[in-house]
Amino acid sequence: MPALSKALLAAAVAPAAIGAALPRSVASGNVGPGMSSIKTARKVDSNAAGHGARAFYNAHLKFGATPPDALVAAVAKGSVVTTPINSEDEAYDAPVSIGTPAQPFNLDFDTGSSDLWVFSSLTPSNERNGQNIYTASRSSTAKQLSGESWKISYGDGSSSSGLVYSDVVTIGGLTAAGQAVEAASRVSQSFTSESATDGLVGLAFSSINTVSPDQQTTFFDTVKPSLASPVFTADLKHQAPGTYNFGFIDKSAFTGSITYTPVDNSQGFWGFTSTGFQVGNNDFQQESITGIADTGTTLLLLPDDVVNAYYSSVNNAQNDQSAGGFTVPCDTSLPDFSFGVGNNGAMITIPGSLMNLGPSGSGNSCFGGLQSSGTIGTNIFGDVALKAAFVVFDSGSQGQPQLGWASK
Ligand SMILES: O=C(c1ccc(-c2ccco2)nc1O)N(Cc1ccccn1)C1CC1
Repeated sequence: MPALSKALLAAAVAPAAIGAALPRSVASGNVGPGMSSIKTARKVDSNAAGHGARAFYNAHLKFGATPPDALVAAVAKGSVVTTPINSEDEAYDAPVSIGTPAQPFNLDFDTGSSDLWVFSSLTPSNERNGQNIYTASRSSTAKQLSGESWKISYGDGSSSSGLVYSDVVTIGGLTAAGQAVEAASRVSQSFTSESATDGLVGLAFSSINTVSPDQQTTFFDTVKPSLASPVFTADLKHQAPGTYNFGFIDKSAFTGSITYTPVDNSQGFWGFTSTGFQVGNNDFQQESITGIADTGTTLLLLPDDVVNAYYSSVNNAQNDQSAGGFTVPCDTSLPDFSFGVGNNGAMITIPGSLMNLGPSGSGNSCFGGLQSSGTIGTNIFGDVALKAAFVVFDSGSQGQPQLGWASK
């Protein structure tokens, strides 16, 4: 047997044995004097199915072999379209199915938080506004996690809380069995009024999931062992459908190369340090700007010196407290804004047209997409920045989590 296929076979056999979902085995029977029974139950990890296939797939790559089509198909990948909820690209929703039979939802994928929560039959009717609701009793695969609850407060002052179930969650053809589904028994006004959004899919690190007393994993962490590669990508667009992919990098979705930069996940976020910024075609300003990649925040929130440098180049821009921040005349063509990523001089450039978020609600001015991160405690590269890039959220195919940035 040629060495290559032997190596592949070895690679295939081992993980399949390790990863196979062993039957629940629980020691039982009478316990005599001096005897003790130890209950051993290996959790049936229905997401384990992919372990062996992924190891076999990677073994092919490792030895430079082309994985057979059947094997490529066996390693999990997912792809889902995400769409702006309004004309200001305020947030982006994507379709998610939960339960058996499937209950459909439009959820906001949020790399700035780590709870998958949905409006539910527990949400008081006066806190609902047409949202789809999750009804666990109508799902044959729903199991309440007894004694567990969740409660989250977001930086914009919004909040929600409730009870916890495990159920089947499918996103873009990728199924997470036994995913923690957080059913809202209350939501704050801003969630009630956003009728297009039925809840959130948290894609930050599971270390900040709020379920108590037993913290739960994000959808990404649940399916990660079965993915061809432990990554997901965000490709958000201005007033057009974009894509979240899980388990693979679509090389047709970006131009040039992907520049990777290390992630600091000590706070549970996709934290990184940008190398500086550039207003229009002015000189690049070297300045370490530490922040997070947050698909759940609309704006680009950066330090005051950066914000002032940008708007001082815009005639009649003003910091209008009645509008809640910097505004520009709506008919002004705005300069591009670029930020540096990685240590090879790479930059992501946000076209000036995307730096205008439309009428500010005060006079005939328009609200700027770049605002001060002020007292937040972190800089936030939200949708205004992310929609100018193809972003790889890599949880550590190289051990260390990293962010990949490419233009498109
Ligand atoms: O909204 C949040 C946010 C998300 C999740 C959590 C959290 C606490 C516990 C688990 O998750 N806490 C937040 O605050 N932003 C964005 C933001 C926007 C505006 C002002 C402050 N911040 C977090 C990612 C930075």
